[in-house]
Amino acid sequence: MAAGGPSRALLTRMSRQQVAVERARRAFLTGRTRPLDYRIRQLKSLQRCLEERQADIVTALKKDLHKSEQGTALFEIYGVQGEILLVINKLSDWAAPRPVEKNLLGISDQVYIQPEPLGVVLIIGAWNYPWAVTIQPLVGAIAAGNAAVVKPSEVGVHTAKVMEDLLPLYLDKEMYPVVTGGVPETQELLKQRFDHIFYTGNSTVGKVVMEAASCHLTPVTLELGGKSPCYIDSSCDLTITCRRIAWGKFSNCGQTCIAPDYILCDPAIQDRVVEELRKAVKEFYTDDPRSCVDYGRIINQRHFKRIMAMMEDSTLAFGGENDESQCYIAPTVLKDVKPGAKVMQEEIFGPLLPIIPVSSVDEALRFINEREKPLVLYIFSPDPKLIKRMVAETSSGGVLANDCLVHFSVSTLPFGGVGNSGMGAYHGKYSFDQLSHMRGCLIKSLSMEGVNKMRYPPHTAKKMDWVRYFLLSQMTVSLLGKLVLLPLLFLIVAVGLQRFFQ
Ligand SMILES: NC(=O)c1ccc[n+]([C@@H]2O[C@H](COP(=O)([O-])OP(=O)(O)OC[C@H]3O[C@@H](n4cnc5c(N)ncnc54)[C@H](O)[C@@H]3O)[C@@H](O)[C@H]2O)c1
Ligand SMILES: CCCCCCCCCC=O
Repeated sequence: MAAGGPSRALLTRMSRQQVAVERARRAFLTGRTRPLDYRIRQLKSLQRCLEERQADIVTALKKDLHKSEQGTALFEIYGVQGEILLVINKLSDWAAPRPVEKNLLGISDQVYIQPEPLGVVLIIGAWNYPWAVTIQPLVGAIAAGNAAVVKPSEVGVHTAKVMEDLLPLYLDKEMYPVVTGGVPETQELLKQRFDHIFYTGNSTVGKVVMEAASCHLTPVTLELGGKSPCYIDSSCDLTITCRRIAWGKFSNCGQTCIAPDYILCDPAIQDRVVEELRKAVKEFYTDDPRSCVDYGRIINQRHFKRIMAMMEDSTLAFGGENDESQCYIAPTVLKDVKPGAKVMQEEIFGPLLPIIPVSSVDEALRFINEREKPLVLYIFSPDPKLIKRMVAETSSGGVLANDCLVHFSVSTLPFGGVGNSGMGAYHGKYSFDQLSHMRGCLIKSLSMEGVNKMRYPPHTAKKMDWVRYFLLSQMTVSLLGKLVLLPLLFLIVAVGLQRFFQ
């Protein structure tokens, strides 16, 4: 390879994916992402893209998923815009050196963490909320000063095209190329060397991504899915509870990573839960969800067939109407569902809501803990003690009590999974940190050599006593700093040590 990058001849023999990654790396190596001004300019331009081209974004999502203009704004655009505004306000704080506590030995040192860009990040997005799960990570990558190759999901055909067309018009196109395509193209991308891979999608492909990343020892963030349980305590106000659950489940036709996958409740309240869910569905989507502008469609016929097959061995409480030609499945509730039923074997990712009767909180806890760790645990209860107990006795990516989905919009909370639901987290400052290297920096002066002598051979007993005292002392300088005597103490220690080891 010639200095300054590959020759024109070599570039013509490289795949489209290789070229994009190579160009992004060369752009990164120019160092132009280092100044914060550059990052802010890119983010402001991305913000303009979202404002000026909202109609294109809405039209594509209408075609892909039958999303309404308001649904697109509420679930996708406002969230990304909010993240951009947050970064613009906070970037100088986040990117600044972060001083850390020092021990007595480091009293005159500078000790801090300097966040630095990782390099070239690959962002592989999913189709269900394509702007939230592809562009929101991009905001983090830009903020942290990385180059990023953006791979939108090919499953959301129209949105992938809009991203491919629009992003280069607003962003530095060498630094942030969009590479479209399906599985072969993604696999070709995964052969390239990246400094981080940020993948959103299902857990099976998550393993493929992690395996590919291991070839280059590339760190990964995996934003996956799974079956998120929703426990309803019998003492809940069921009207409010079921309205919130119906919103969380049937928004985007159930194709939401954090949708409540199934309900666990006492058999005694099951019929009332069904009735309240039915009322909420009617309130949101009318008697005829098919003609309601706010009710979505299944992304494609493959997923339509997959979801329809899940209903087969369970009892329908209501819903179930469908139309394959339109990829339409009505909001559907299944009752008295057995743990062995088809709908309980994998993440539903569609508008089916099974109810599994459990006779106690203990049984609910056992049910949850016997399965993979979910992306979110939903608990509906007016009892704070019960909520705390369930939080303490389970594990999940996140917990949301008495509501659905909204934790996604709280930028001060890390969003991500654990175990089978993923690794790593993002949103707000967590995105910046996730896509930065936290470089530990210790800057010493060349003076005070007397102090250092205690660690140099010969290791006399006296020196070792001092070393042990300093290394095992838990006293930190920030704690000492609160003492008025700090300067005096510093002087005594420094002079004493200098003398002692001369
Ligand atoms: N945790 C989150 O933030 C989050 C958000 C959205 C979706 N999800 C999860 O994503 C899943 C739905 O998305 P999906 O997986 O159907 O999306 P998808 O089919 O769009 O796949 C995601 C990406 O992986 C790529 N891909 C697919 N198969 C591949 C293969 N064999 N090798 C390499 N790359 C491949 C695709 O090109 C795409 O860009 C659900 O499980 C959902 O819970 C998670
Ligand atoms: C106002 C609530 C916003 C919720 C957005 C949900 C996005 C989920 C992404 C995963 O599928």
